[in-house]
Amino acid sequence: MPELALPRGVDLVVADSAQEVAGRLAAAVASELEQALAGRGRASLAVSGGATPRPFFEALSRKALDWHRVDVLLADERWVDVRDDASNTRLVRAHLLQHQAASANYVSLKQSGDSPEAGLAAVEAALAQVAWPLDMLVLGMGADGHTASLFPDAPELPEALAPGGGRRVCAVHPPSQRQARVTLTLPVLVAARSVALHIRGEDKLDTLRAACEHPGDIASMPVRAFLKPGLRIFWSP
Ligand SMILES: O=C1O[C@H](COP(=O)(O)O)[C@@H](O)[C@H](O)[C@H]1O
Repeated sequence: MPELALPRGVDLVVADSAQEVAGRLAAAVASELEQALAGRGRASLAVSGGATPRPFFEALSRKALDWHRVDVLLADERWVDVRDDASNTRLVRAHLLQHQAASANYVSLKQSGDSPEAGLAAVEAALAQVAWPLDMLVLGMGADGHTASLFPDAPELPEALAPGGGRRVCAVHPPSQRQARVTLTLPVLVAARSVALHIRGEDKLDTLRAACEHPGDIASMPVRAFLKPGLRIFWSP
């Protein structure tokens, strides 16, 4: 078990392999979605992109659920063509929206427009069909402590973190990143009924340790906003 001083009420699930942790996360997510479907007849799931989630998507896609009643969306997206290798939509379509999950209602954060600002109204409109608040949110985390596309160096970060703005998405242009992005805003993300953080590797544990050290400074490491009771962290080496 890695040495980590996590805040009270935050659970850490550790497995020996990425495959095993993916299976455990998929089981936890399927259970949350099942409960939501039983409770309100629809369910909503926001997932993250990047390199980590692929085996989790594969495992979740085989879970028997009433997927046609599940809204699936991303917590953040790069403003690139959906055929581009960097597209999170491409990743979700290839690895999650298949097998049992092929009938899920995918709501894309990438709409037409040359920039995220140009497409933002269309993204907000698409998001109106999602069953809010999110039933399940699966976040990733970067080495800089970003989660979703809440990047510490994004000039638009204050806007994306602001409580009570009523906006679900925000366009961001972090200088550290090659592509402009759209991200769900912090108020929408923290309102999720259940939140998991899926991370892999020793470097991510170091980032998590740094995040736990000064929990109040969210702008420096936005992942800190989620280090609170109820969070489940899924980690493998
Ligand atoms: O750019 C992104 O990075 C983070 C972490 O990605 P990983 O490749 O280190 O797993 C991800 O959570 C976020 O959704 C994505 O857009």
